[in-house]
Amino acid sequence: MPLVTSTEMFKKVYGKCAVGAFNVNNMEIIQGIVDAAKEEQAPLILQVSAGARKYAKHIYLMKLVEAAVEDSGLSICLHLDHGEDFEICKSCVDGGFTSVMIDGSKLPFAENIALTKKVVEYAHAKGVTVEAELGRLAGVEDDVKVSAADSSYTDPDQAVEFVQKTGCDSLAIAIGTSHGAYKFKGEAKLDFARLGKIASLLPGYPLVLHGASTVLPEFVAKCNQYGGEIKGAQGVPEEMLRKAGTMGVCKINIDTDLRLAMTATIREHFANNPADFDPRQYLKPARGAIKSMVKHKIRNVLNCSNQL
Ligand SMILES: O=C(CO)COP(=O)(O)O
Ligand SMILES: O=C[C@H](O)COP(=O)(O)O
Ligand SMILES: [Zn+2]
Ligand SMILES: [Zn+2]
Repeated sequence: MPLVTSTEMFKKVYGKCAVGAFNVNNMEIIQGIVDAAKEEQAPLILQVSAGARKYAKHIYLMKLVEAAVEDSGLSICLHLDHGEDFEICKSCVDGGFTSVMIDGSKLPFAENIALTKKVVEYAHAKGVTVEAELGRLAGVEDDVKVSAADSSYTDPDQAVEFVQKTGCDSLAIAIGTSHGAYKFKGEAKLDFARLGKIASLLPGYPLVLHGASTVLPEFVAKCNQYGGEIKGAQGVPEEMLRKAGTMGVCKINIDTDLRLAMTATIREHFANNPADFDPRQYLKPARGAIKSMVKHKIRNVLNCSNQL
């Protein structure tokens, strides 16, 4: 079973539920996620950011994901998260990824279209799908910090024009989510009316939600209980993600919840086992925590169990 694109996954789930797109940086993270998806028989997207590629190297992540496909028998889509220019997208297309994101969201509209179109032409010629982004999320993306004032929600009419002119296969939209662990100051709010409008103007077209971690309170509490200092963290409530999955959002991006699950578990392990120094002693429970967290998401939030 080779790596697959996201096309069939999105067709299958459209309007019913969403596929989880999980950020991966090392073997334990990949194994935890893949074990969960296998037990749930769920479609799966593993995504690699530019930072992850720098940290672990393209070839290591690529081979680990190929190994996961072979070992699990699952269909997995390997996706570049937030490609910022043509070159990184080309390098991932040439290097065996089955999907890439070109994130031209900080560019003026016409330039975002031109860049996205160029990536679409290159990727489609090689059978690779392309996600693009229109509108700006607040929060932290790699080293780029977007303030709430500089963020702007996706304009529905522009979204239609953008998709028509670029031919991109899916579109990440800004409706109030943001990257990282600090998404809302007061009450969590997403602009569902805007999402509904975009989905009605682009019927059947896959939309993507970035910054969609719930920032699970149990992991934040555990980090803090065992020496962490994560104050005021807040994510997207699970019921909002469930709702988005029925409204045309086909891909829900999750990174922060993986980071928190892993860190909370390792902090707890060291607090309770201060003499341990074999990495397997703390990476094994960390991998297990990722697995059960991802199973919970697939089953109860993404609702995409048994959607292969
Ligand atoms: O959107 C993301 C990756 O592209 C991750 O979002 P979170 O920070 O909410 O996990
Ligand atoms: O959108 C950002 C993802 O959470 C990836 O984060 P990173 O760029 O630090 O790897
Ligand atoms: Zn972006
Ligand atoms: Zn993102």
